[in-house]
Amino acid sequence: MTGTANHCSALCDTLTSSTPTDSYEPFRTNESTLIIVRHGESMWNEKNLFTGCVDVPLTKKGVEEAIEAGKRLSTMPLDIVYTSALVRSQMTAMLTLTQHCCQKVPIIIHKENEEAEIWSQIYSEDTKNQSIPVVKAWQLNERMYGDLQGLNKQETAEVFGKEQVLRWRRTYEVRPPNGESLEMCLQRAVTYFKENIEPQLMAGKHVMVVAHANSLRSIIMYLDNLSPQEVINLELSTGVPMLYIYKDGKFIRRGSPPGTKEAGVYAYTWNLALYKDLMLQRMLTKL
Ligand SMILES: O=C(O)[C@H](O)COP(=O)(O)O
Repeated sequence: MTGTANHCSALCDTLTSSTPTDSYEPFRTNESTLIIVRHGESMWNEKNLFTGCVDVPLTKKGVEEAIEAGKRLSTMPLDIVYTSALVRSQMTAMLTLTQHCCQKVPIIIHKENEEAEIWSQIYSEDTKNQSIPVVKAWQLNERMYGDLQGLNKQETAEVFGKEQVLRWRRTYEVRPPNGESLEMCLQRAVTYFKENIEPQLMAGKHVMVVAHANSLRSIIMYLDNLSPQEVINLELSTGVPMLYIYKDGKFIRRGSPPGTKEAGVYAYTWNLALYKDLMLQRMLTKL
């Protein structure tokens, strides 16, 4: 590992480790970061097909989007990652983490059954400390689009009418034929978030959630306290990270970290700005 990577890794460890002795005390506040990312473009996004819970991979563009997202997030503190059970979100998470300054190894946690858990054990504390756990959760899957899955969205609008398709795609309570409404998706996704992810943030852990357009729309409804009317207009781009700060039990939306090629408007908190500057300084002095 090069000098810079060593430094970065050590710095990142102290910032995201739970040891009270880490020497970057300013960062150990009651402030946790929550990063939310919709997966990069999938092969059915490219074909404009209703995807839902059909398990399709990223396109080449989706891979590039995931890597660009990683560059935007490379100096953000990170302790644990959550994805859905679908490969497009897992591919996005793994590719994003290839760009992280800590260069820790993302490891997908297997607890499907007792044997899977035993067979995937790591028997080195040092190696464990050099990894970031990635938790798969089907509850974060895309909303199930029922009889629309595999149909072309444009053709479906020509058959059923634009308004009807918009109601299926964007309203809170309307179900697509034999599919999930956003409300039904919210029930599973937000329940999982509250029971599994929010406790991590409360414990001071920095979390990234990589999921899907509608499962994330439902989570953002919760984070931003949006009404069923307001959520209609909520659209998420593929591969663009959004940052929230979790502090005193509240979520504060902070915008999207700027891309490597754009200034962008991004309201770093004082701690995050310090963290970023310090990591960049250390990296530059070691080049
Ligand atoms: O499942 C899909 O088709 C997309 O991921 C999201 O589709 P939507 O933007 O039509 O809800």
